[in-house]
Amino acid sequence: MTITITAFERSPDGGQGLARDTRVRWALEEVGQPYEVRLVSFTAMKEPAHLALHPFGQIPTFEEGDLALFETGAIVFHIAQRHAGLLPDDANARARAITWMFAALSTVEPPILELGSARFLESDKSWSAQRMPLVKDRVRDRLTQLSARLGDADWLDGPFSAGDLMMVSVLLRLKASGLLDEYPNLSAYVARGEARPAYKRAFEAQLAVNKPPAG
Ligand SMILES: N[C@@H](CCC(=O)N[C@@H](CSCc1ccc([N+](=O)[O-])cc1)C(=O)NCC(=O)O)C(=O)O
Repeated sequence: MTITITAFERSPDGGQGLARDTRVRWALEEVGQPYEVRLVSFTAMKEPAHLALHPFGQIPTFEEGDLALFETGAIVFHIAQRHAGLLPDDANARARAITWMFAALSTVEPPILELGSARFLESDKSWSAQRMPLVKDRVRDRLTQLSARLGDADWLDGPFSAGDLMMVSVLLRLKASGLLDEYPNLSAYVARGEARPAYKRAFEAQLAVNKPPAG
């Protein structure tokens, strides 16, 4: 059955791959599943047809037959459950890989999202300069712990898994901040993720939609 995901008609990042459809594209490419993309405008995302798919009026969504999903973590987990290539067969290794998916979304990403909000939504506030160091240090706390756990390993727990796909995707949001450069092994980890052919195909596909018009 055809898989259809939704993505921004035009992502605010101009195709840097930071919008969350890139994570789903990447997962589908890793398991070799073809997919269609329905592009939605900011207006359409808040209209009944899309809200029926995504109660919060966001992207991405995932449709396959009469199944409709939202929430990137749930979509990637579903893809990894249904197709080989993103989660180990061994039950304990699989459970650990799923743990890293949750860790990426629930422990590492929140301070990174806070940094995004502080930088793009609060910079004009009188207290912004006072708050920024606190926000950055909360990101550094997690990066320090993650860096220590990763050490010089290629991936977080044995072979590449959906846990790494999610963690690399979360860390990619930090590239512009410079914070990742403070952790050479995490920078190298992210670069390994970006070097994967499946990631490159996912990135190029979303760039083709979003690349600013020439000239
Ligand atoms: N928890 C949900 C969050 C989904 C989400 O945040 N979707 C965003 C796009 S990805 C987040 C995002 C947006 C833009 C950039 N960017 O750099 O331009 C990066 C990431 C969205 O639809 N926003 C529109 C809205 O909420 O009205 C998930 O993981 O799927």
